Parts: sequence; C-alpha cells; structure tokens
Amino acid sequence: MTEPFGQRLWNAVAAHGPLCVGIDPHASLLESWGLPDDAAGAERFGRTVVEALAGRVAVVKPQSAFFERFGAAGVAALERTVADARAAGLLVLLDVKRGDIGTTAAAYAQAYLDPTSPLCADALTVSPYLGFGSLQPFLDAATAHGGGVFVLALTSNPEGPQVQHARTAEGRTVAGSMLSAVAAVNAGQSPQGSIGVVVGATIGDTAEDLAINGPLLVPGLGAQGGGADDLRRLFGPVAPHVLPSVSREILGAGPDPAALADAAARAGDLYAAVLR
Ligand SMILES: O=C(O)c1cc(=O)[nH]c(=O)n1[C@@H]1O[C@H](COP(=O)(O)O)[C@@H](O)[C@H]1O
Repeated sequence: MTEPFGQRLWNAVAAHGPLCVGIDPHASLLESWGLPDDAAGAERFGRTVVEALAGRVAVVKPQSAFFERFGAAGVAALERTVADARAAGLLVLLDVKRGDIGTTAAAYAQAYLDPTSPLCADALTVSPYLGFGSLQPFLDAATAHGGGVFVLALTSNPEGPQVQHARTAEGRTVAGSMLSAVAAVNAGQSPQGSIGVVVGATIGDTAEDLAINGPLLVPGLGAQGGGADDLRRLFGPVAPHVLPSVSREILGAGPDPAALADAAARAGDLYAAVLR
C-alpha cells in the first residue's frame, strides 16, 4: 500500500526543502534553450529539468498545456517527462486543472491518479467551479492510490477574485467555502492530509483561514511579481505546509543543468528561509 501523498510530500520537503519547480516549455524558453518548438523540444526540455533537479527539490509540476499544444506527440512527451521524474524520485504534481460532472471527473481521476494509467502522477491540480462535491471522484482516487489533489482556491491571476471573492448564499466567499471543504477532508490526518489548495503569492492580503491541514501550492512568485515578503506576510502559522512554486524564474536559467540547479537552490533557500 502506497503511503498517503500528504506523508510522502512531508518527507520529501523535509529532505529537499519546499520548492516546487514548474516544467513549462513555453515557446520562448524552448527558443532560448536552442530547442525546437515541437514535441521533441518539449521532451528534451522536460528531461533536462528532471536530470538537473532530481535529488535537489521535492516536487516538479509539469504544466500539461505546454505539451498538449503539440497533440498526441506532445502528450507522449508529457508521459515520458512524468515517468522520468517519478523514476528519478521526484514527486510529480501534474498541472491540468481538471474539473467536470462526477462521471467525467472519475475518468479524469483514473487518467491522472490510477497507477495503471500511462499519465499517472503523484498529484494533480483541479478546478472546483462545478461545485466542491463534483471533485469527489478525485478525492476517492487519491485515497485509493496514495495520490494528492490541489484545489484552486485563491489563484494568482488578477481575474480570480471575480469568482473567488464572490459570496455564496451562506454569506461566505467562494474561496472560503473551498478552503473549509478541503480542511474538512484533511481533518485528523497527520502530519497533513493529501488534499491541498492553490493560493497565489500575488493575492494581496486575505482574511481567509488557510489552516487546511494540507499542502498549500503557492505560484505567482518571480515572473508574476510575488516574492519572499508575500510568503512571510500571507502564511505565518501555516508556513510548514507551503510549497512555493516557480516556473519561469528558474527555467530561464537553462539549458545548462548546473545553472538550473543553482537557480533552484537559490530560490529554494530564499523561500525556505522565510517559511521557517
Ligand atoms: O495551479 C497552478 O500551478 C497555478 C495556479 C495559479 O493560481 N497561478 C499559476 O500561475 N499557476 C501555474 O503556475 C505556473 C506559474 O508559472 P511562472 O509564472 O512562470 O512561475 C504556471 O504553470 C501556471 O499555470
């Protein structure tokens, strides 16, 4: 029986620090790395990041869209990137932001969390805007297979508040209701549950209760303008559960593996210092 994702993540962060590095093969990055803007280029990009960072960071987060844009060959490149990273001992959080009616959500859950699936990862990102209950198949698959699920709560983009700050019929914000639903699922788990949330470093101040007893993925750092001060200000008591997530700020240092590793070490040290 696989250990729960929350425990595996806790151990990986203890060993390697909290940094999550995105694998986002943007066209502009492929060009600056001297790679073609095609599936073979995306696969080479993914393999380079994995080789540079295996044993140095806890988590990598391939962003599916940058692979899907090349069709079936791109999805095959994503499969190999996920498999290579897991074989190298990295935890893989697949960024696909899925969400659909229950039966379709069950098929997505099978695709990304069932160990017999070619695209199986350790965890995935999901969107709760079909209702938190529509995520149940993902939660069930995570329990069955020792996987993790990261629910969008307060995203880093400027458009997010239109939906996430809106009030529900009970008078709380949509984001707050997602955070408390995740906290209820994680209740009683130690050292933390396997269901995380996404909270951007760029959200400004928030009155929401971030104590979900689970991991908080924090994008928006570096290229989107967030920084170490935002981590310190936003996450105080839940700091041990925070995974600062960075893509372009580190990927821009490539393709030299030593430069990538160095950029990850510097970002990891900077963010870990304020989360201690
Ligand atoms: O779920 C995510 O990872 C995510 C959520 C969010 O609110 N904001 C956000 O930027 N992301 C992802 O995090 C990555 C950020 O990339 P950089 O801005 O280059 O660090 C991208 O892959 C985004 O899709």
